[in-house]
Amino acid sequence: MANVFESSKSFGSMLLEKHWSMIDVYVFGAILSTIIILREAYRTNFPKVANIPEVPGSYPFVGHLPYLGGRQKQNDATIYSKWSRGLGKIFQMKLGDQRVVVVNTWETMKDFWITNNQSMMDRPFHKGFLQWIGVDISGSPMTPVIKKCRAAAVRALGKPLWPGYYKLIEPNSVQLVKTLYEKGKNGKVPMEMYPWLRQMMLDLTLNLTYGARAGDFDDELTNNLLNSLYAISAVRGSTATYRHFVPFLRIWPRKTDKVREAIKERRRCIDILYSQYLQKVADGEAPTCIVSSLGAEKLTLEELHGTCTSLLQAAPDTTSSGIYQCCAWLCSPEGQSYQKVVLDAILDTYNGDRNAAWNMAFREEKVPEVTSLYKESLRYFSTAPFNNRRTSQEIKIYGTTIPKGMGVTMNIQAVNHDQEHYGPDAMSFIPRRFIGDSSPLPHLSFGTGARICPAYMISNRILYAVLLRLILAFEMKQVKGTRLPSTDMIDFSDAYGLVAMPRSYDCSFVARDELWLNKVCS
Ligand code: HEM
Repeated sequence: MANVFESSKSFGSMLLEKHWSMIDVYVFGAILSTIIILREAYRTNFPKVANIPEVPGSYPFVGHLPYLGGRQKQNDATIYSKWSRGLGKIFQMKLGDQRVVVVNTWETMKDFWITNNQSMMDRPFHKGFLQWIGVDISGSPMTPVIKKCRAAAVRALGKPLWPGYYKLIEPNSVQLVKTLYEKGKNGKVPMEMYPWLRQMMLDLTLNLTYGARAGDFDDELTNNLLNSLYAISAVRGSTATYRHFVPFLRIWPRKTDKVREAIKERRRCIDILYSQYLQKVADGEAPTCIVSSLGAEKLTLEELHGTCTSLLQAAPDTTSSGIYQCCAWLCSPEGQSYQKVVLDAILDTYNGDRNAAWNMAFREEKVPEVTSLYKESLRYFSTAPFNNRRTSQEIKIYGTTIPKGMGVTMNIQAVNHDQEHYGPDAMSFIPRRFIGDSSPLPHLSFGTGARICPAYMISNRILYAVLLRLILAFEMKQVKGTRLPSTDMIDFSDAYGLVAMPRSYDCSFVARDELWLNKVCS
């Protein structure tokens, strides 16, 4: 410090020795500050990439952020699609000081995410966020720690362990059906299903992470945990917060920061869950869950909590939103008639044996009409509308070079609706679209490549099973005079982050056969 002070002092005296007046010093200071401010206003972490058009209308300091983050009441993917209509399949933009390339078609997605998979392993680093959140698989570059945690998550979600989860997910889905039937008074009271779906997914994930079961914790803990997860999801990976992209805004620390409070609250809830787990072990129980695999996975306690919280963070809203939007379409006038088609297909597959179909829902995926329905729903309603990555190696492509460390975003919503790939009916909901199509990449809603969603297989199976059970159990109908479902392929959400949370709607759940339903739910 002394040296800096002394050198600035000698610089000042040097100016005075040269007979600079105070005015000269002020003018010099003003010019210097202007240069620094102008440099900061237009600086980006990488220079403009040749041969890729840049979105016009960038603002000093913030770049294109004012158009994004829900500030125009549209999600970023929708804005990217508008820009892409003028600029082509791929363009570049500025998010504060970060330069990011956006790909908007199936072909460009393939060129980056598949051909250059090995160079697309990292995720953008959200300054002013990641240092608070700790180990976070979804939001971090592929460091050795994240690689280990991701591998542990993939194993925990892998098919060999599913039988262990049936005992939990099966009764939870029964509880869901029972609640819709009882609270909805057999269709007389149109019901909002989302909170019950979310509860079901939270229970499953709490069990597979901390071995927790419903009844281990009270409603307050559940609500606090869910609210903190939601507050974190709303900003993680989104362009809503200027501070994450504009360095000079981070000079001033914030007095109150809702996300940091949510991170603290999430940690408090996790500590309670972990101490409950330790108590069970002390009492001689041996819960099968990720936490008990600490030794086998060679994770530190911090890495273990990071793995568990990453799963807890991602699970409740993603799968619930997928099921919820599919039911939005099913209970609309167009979908109502298709429910009968799927019901007949289920009964045909199980030779008319409803019990067999119900009992096997989670254990096998045998009815192509249900498989095609959930795939089309994930494609059409892209509940994860965009996907952020960062290059882990330089990529030479389209006659230019994307440097290592640059952000690359996939406009999942646009790729999922690409007419060149899906044909002229890409913008229509075609529930039979994937019958007979066993492509490993039916859509991009789980991403693809090295950072593909580690839960994509189990999520598909949960979607399949819950939809099959709902269709066996109920006729689902929208009801005039209540909140109707939003079935537009783009405009179905008022949340503009990484997960497009569907708008609430009410649905009437009328039992197809009350006697049978009471029996399977008893
Ligand atoms: C329908 C349900 C779901 C959808 C649409 C979905 C979508 C996605 C997408 C788009 C990504 C980014 C993939 C990429 O970069 O290529 C992702 C990553 C991730 N998902 Fe999911 N997800 C779902 C369910 C779940 C569930 C149930 C869990 C946890 C049990 C989960 C855990 C994760 C994690 C930990 C990552 C980060 C992976 C990484 O960065 O390496 N997801 N998901």
